[in-house]
Amino acid sequence: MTHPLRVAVLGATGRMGAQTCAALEAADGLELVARVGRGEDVGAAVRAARADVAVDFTVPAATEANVHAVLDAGAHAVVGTTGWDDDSRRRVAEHLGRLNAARGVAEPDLGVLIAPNFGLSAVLAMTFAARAARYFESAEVVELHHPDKVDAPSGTARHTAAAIARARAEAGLGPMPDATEAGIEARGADVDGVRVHAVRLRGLVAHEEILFGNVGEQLVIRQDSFDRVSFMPGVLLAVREVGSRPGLTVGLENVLDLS
Ligand SMILES: NC(=O)C1=CN([C@@H]2O[C@H](COP(=O)(O)OP(=O)(O)OC[C@H]3O[C@@H](n4cnc5c(N)ncnc54)[C@H](O)[C@@H]3O)[C@@H](O)[C@H]2O)C=CC1
Ligand SMILES: O=C(O)C1=N[C@H](C(=O)O)C[C@H](O)C1
Repeated sequence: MTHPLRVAVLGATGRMGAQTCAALEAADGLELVARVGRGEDVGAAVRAARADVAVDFTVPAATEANVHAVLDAGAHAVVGTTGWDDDSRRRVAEHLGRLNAARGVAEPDLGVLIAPNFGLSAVLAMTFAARAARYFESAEVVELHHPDKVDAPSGTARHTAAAIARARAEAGLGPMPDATEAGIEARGADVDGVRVHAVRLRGLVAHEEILFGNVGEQLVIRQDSFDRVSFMPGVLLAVREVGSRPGLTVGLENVLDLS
């Protein structure tokens, strides 16, 4: 009989952390062994709980340090928190490289899976947008969230825009048409040359629209997470998979074989 995977949750009293704890408690083959909150020593908590995997749903300012502490404690990390950039991802990849090179043959290599969004509808929307991007002159992203969200634009919108920009560059497309001369601040954030607009509205949870335009036509891809329960199948999949994916994986699309 295989033992259940031992899982710690960082940010356990937050909106996503609490939902994740509930999902883990209801899941087969997974055991919630630590609820870690703000101000606690993450490494010590993960070690004390003998966690195999730690899930991070904290805040952008804390998430990178948490992941380094989890790795030093010998556990895999699944990360949903936003705020990651090329530099922080590179530092985690280097840390993983050093640790995995030093691990014994009997120990599985450590993995970190960072997913800007665990919702299936969001992962599919991002994937479809990346596929569509090369065929359109114009593309813009609108993300819409609850007003308690601390960062903008959302991690999902950044990931989406970056993928659109990559696809456009690979297809040899130049900058998008935009004649704006005055009021550029009303055109949203510029993420790799793609405009991203952030709406904050009471009643919303997490939503994204990707707009594509050509002369005489438009394509709109939209996804809606109406409830945080929608993120849980993706979180549980990531927890189960991260141990068999050594090194750094960014995006649940890689686990779902959509990339
Ligand atoms: N990848 C995904 O599918 C999703 C990602 N998110 C992201 O997850 C993060 C958390 O979102 P929410 O749960 O809505 O926020 P929240 O504000 O409800 O929860 C954050 C929790 O982290 C705790 N915390 C802060 N610093 C900490 C530290 N150093 N160690 C441990 N705990 C700490 C806070 O006390 C709080 O309980 C955000 O970055 C959000 O954008 C949210 C929803 C889905
Ligand atoms: O803060 C949220 O709520 C969400 N954060 C993530 C993001 O910034 O993309 C994922 C989802 O949009 C919900």
